[in-house]
Amino acid sequence: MTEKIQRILSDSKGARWTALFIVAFTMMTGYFITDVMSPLEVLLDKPVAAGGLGWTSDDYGFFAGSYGLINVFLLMLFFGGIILDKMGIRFTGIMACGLMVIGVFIKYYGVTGDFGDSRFTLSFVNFSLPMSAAVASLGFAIFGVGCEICGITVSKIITKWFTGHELALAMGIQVALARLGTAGAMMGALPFAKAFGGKVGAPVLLGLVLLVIGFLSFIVYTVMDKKLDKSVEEAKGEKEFEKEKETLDEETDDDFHFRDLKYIFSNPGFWCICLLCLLFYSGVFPFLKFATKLMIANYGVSEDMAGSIPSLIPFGTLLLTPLFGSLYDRIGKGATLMLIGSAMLAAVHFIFAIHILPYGWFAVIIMIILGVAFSLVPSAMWPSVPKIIPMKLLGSAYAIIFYIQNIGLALVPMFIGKVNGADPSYTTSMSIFCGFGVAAVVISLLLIAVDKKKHYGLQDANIKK
Ligand SMILES: C[C@H](N)C(=O)N[C@@H](CCCCN)C(=O)O
Repeated sequence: MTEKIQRILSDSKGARWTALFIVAFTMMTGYFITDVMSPLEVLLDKPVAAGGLGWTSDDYGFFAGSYGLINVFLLMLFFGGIILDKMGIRFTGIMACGLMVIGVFIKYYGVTGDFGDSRFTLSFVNFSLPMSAAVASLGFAIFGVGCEICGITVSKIITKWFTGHELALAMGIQVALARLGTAGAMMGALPFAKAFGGKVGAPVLLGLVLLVIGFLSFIVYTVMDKKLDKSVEEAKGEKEFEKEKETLDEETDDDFHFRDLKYIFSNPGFWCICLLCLLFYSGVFPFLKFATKLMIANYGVSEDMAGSIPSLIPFGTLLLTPLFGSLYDRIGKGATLMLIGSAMLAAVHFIFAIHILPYGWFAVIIMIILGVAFSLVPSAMWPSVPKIIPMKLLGSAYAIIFYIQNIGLALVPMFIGKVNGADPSYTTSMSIFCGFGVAAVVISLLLIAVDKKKHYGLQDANIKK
């Protein structure tokens, strides 16, 4: 048995963890860019004459939501999943990294180019943006396609290497490293911009450089991926081994058929996870985009410190996501972890909405609780997908989940930007975020019931003893 187990590369602990850290680094650089502009709203809305870009909160909301625009309206994420299952990990990953780099390049041009007073206007829908916001949004939307496709590719990579091993821990560590990227952006972007004379372009350029390094590290990963496939092929030659590693063998890309997608679409557990993902993430990522200004407006935090408080959310998740992932691996109870996380999300936003204790220290406590919620749900949700969906459809399944999630990531910030313009007290926007939390609780309960009925094993441990 031991002899057989060592026949494929992913059975080597060193190899699979090396693969994980390489691709997690690529994702981390993507996450840095995703949030690098979040703490900069205070610079963006300054008039052009004062060194800002003259964006309104509505313009900023549009920009923040543009991340998901192409993914959602051009169905790019949906196609990305199919490309992943059809063309394989290496091709898709490189394509995704390339898109990210192109997108950030355009975004950088958007925030540094001299556009004067020119505006981008679509008069038939009464839509108008400063040209800088329009160009930056275009770049961010292209980047969003790359980043999301890279996300599903990395999920499939982790499943490929870690199935039957420490799957949830590995996914937890990947997410934790991604959060390090978010935290770095939230904490560092504003001071970095100020160090360069308040120039918004400086942290974006830093992100671009990091992203190129992330791209190079993905290219290094493709070498490992080739080696893993080769070792699987060699092992396949031995009959008795073939059966044992059935799950990994299914990864061969020729096995994907469009007709199999109906297996995904007719799966109730899958739909529960999709909805939960949409609701939960709509209550977190879009909130992060506005949290810095919320700290200044409602908790009296200074401009320089304001980005540090929301950055506690990703920082908190650094340790907790792998911890909860490892708990799920060993003890199970994945669906319960999701329920608890959703309930915490609802409670936190309720507290923000009712404005009690408007002090910085209290905001810190609430952010830490949100950080725990933001560890619980992802650490259990993502490793639960392979329990519901077979490996050969996993790329498409993650893509559909990300697709539905992107509807929230695109529309919620745009909507919240408008809401904050109309109600700067944040009561309305935080009540909306609280509503997402409550709905996530309902879906988590439904998921527990469906799991009981269909025996997906969401409450079971991942590590096979
Ligand atoms: C933004 C992206 N679509 C997303 O949801 N990312 C997740 C991590 C997904 C990892 C799946 N193995 C996140 O929590 O950041």
